[in-house]
Amino acid sequence: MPTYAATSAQLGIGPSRLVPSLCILGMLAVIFAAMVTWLLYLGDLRRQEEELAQAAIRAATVLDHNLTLRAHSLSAMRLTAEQYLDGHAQLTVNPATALSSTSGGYLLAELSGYRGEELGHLAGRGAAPGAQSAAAREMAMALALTPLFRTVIRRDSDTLRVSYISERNFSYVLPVYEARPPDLERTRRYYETVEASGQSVFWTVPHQDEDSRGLVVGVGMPVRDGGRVVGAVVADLAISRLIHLLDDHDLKGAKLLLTTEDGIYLAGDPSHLQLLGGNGAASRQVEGEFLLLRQRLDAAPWTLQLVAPRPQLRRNAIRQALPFALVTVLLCGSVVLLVCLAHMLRKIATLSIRDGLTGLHNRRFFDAVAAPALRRAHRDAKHFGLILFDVDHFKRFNDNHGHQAGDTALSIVATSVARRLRRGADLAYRVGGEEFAVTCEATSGLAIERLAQELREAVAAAAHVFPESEFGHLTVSVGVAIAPPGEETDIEALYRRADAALYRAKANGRNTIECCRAGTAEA
Ligand SMILES: Nc1nc2c(ncn2[C@@H]2O[C@H](COP(=O)(O)OP(=O)(O)OP(=O)(O)O)[C@@H](O)[C@H]2O)c(=O)[nH]1
Repeated sequence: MPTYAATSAQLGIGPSRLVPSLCILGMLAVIFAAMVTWLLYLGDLRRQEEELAQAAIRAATVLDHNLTLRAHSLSAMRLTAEQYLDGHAQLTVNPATALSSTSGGYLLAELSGYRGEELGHLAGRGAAPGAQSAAAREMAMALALTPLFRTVIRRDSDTLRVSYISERNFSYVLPVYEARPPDLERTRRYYETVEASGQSVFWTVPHQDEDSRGLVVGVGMPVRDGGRVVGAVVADLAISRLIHLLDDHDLKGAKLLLTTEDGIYLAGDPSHLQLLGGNGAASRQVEGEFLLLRQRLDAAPWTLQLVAPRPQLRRNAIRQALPFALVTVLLCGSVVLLVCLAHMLRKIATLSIRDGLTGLHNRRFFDAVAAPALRRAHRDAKHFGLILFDVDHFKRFNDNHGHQAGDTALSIVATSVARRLRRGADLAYRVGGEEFAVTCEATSGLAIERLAQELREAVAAAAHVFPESEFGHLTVSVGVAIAPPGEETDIEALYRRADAALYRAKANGRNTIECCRAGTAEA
């Protein structure tokens, strides 16, 4: 037995499949947004790492450049010193004549022709050298370096002091800001470094400055006299000041550290000292929650290390990816909403032309399409039929079986009628409570009458039990009005004729059809 649901499905207005479709669409959109966001996030992490690596290279280049300038200054001093030593430059003073004895050594006293504060600190151990000695000649050479020493100190704020240290147990230091004489022990150590390195530029092990200006490293260059190393010019650099050269570099929140090649701390943010490795080569590695980038310097045996907190990088990446994720979600949400809206509009449009109980077209749709359909049939020289049918004794059916059963009966009538209509131009409507209509076109009036008869029989064949009816089952009475080609009539007149025919069918005993042909008087 067909039911209302079967009829609705047949007519294409069954229960909506939209909700699961929208859920799947929404899920796909969320998965898509999540995947793209994840890819963007990973891409941005990678980009940040690359930028940090580039920043490390740039910072190392800046330091290298500055340290190379220091080495050039040393070269100028060394050349000047060697010119004096090999006699190409004139010695103008003899400092040995102005040495005053101290315990275990000597100091440079006031030297005529020089104002004391312009001179450096000349001091040595052992007996003061004689005025004509090789040591006095070397001391004079050291004094001759004073203008160069002063230039370097004034130019490079990270250069704390410049000195000449000699194999002959003396040193000459500028500027003279220390109350004490030069540390001859350190002088000795410097000199040993020179001898040990045998290179043109040497770097000392970092040490604490006596005046607490932080870690100091000495960069020096040996001075030769006739090919033999006799001493070295040395500049003491305050490493913490050196690293300030990098202050304006955009390091994206990463901390900068300067270490020796062995990973010994020199300068920079000391909060992550435990991460420092000894590998001096350029490298990139992850240490727990930190990304560590190492870049070896060319000009000094040091390594620049960049320590970037990975949570910070992740936060940056999320900040980059989030707007896209939001836009994607918004776009996907908008698409889902639009689909939803389109479906609802379609449904509203369907509801506005369909009868909610039977799924047939409603009276409004009949009023909209019946007249144009009649005109079209007239134009195409076809017969146009309007078939009205009304359920017999329906009040009795309702009274005996209840309103709900009455509704089911109406659905059965609608299903029977809809199934019988096969041509697209033939349309069925529920035009009143228990009244139905069919509009159709045919090449003859007889074909329309036959269709009306078949519709009546289709309802009867459904044999929906109705004991109180004289037929024992549900039946309909049918009134037919036919407008043959060429007849000028309108839909209202045709309706009245069909209605009159239906009235006659009722009067003739029901479960029958009556036809009102063209020109027949209206009842
Ligand atoms: N269950 C149900 N009943 C309806 C609906 N629309 C109209 N009816 C009922 O249909 C009945 C029509 O009764 P009548 O117009 O007196 O006609 P009838 O009882 O069918 O008698 P005849 O048409 O002369 O055979 C009324 O009782 C209406 O309440 C509906 O949508 N559902």
